[in-house]
Amino acid sequence: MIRIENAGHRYGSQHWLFRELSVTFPSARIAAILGPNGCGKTTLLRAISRTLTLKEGIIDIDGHEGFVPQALTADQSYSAVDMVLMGRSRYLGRFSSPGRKDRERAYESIEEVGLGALAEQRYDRLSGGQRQLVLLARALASDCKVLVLDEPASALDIANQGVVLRLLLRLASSLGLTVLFTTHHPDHAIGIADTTLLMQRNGTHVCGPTGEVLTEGNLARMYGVPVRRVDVHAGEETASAIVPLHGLRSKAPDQPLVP
Ligand SMILES: Nc1ncnc2c1ncn2[C@@H]1O[C@H](COP(=O)(O)OP(=O)(O)OP(=O)(O)O)[C@@H](O)[C@H]1O
Repeated sequence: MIRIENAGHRYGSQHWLFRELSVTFPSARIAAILGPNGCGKTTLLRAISRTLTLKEGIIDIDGHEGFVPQALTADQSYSAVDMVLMGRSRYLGRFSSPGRKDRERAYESIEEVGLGALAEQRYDRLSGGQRQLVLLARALASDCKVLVLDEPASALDIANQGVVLRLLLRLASSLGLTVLFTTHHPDHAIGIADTTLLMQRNGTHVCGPTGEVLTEGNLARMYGVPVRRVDVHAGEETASAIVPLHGLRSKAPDQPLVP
């Protein structure tokens, strides 16, 4: 569970990015955060992962948290699996090195994200998407209870986007992890998130069940671009896509978001 109460933040004396933000993301469920560039999504995640102190409010998390940043540079001596092993650091004593169990867990995690064959490659020579998967494996290796990911699919091709979305689903439903991710892909939130938080550039927000929050109207108002939701049925299942009508742009009305 992640409980955010009356959260507010601004950098220095700049405008408040968000204020009076109170939401609870329940345990063993998936939640998504969407919002335009610069509205404060990463700032909120940094507060949740304790790398930033909010100007206002409190954040409570039940259980050890794993944070997956969008990108991370590393010393050229590190291999992919060395990076994943860093996820085990909380299990090591101050002067001890990773043991057999830590290594096994690191290799298992890198296999889970489909990169087993690249485990010994230099991390700084991997592609942007491959590094993103390594950072996810690093969080998995930490055996966290709460997994927080900043745009985990931003550098991934559509096949690997599917790998990550299915993995997140499995982590929540089979292992009971609480998963929270930011995304610019409304389809990803519709596909796997139980709850969605929409953050606006003017500091307001809406949070609720994904199907009720990610409506064509809310998305059009939030981005200022008309959109259509297209549902594709395949047997028992439905895949949804949000199609922005860029070519047919008409200024969307500036109305408050409603769930
Ligand atoms: N350390 C900082 N000092 C000053 N301003 C900052 C700092 N970090 C972020 N900002 C500003 O705060 C705003 C929100 O940034 P943030 O990275 O949280 O947005 P975001 O919603 O994650 O954006 P994006 O979708 O583009 O990743 C931006 O205008 C950014 O320039």
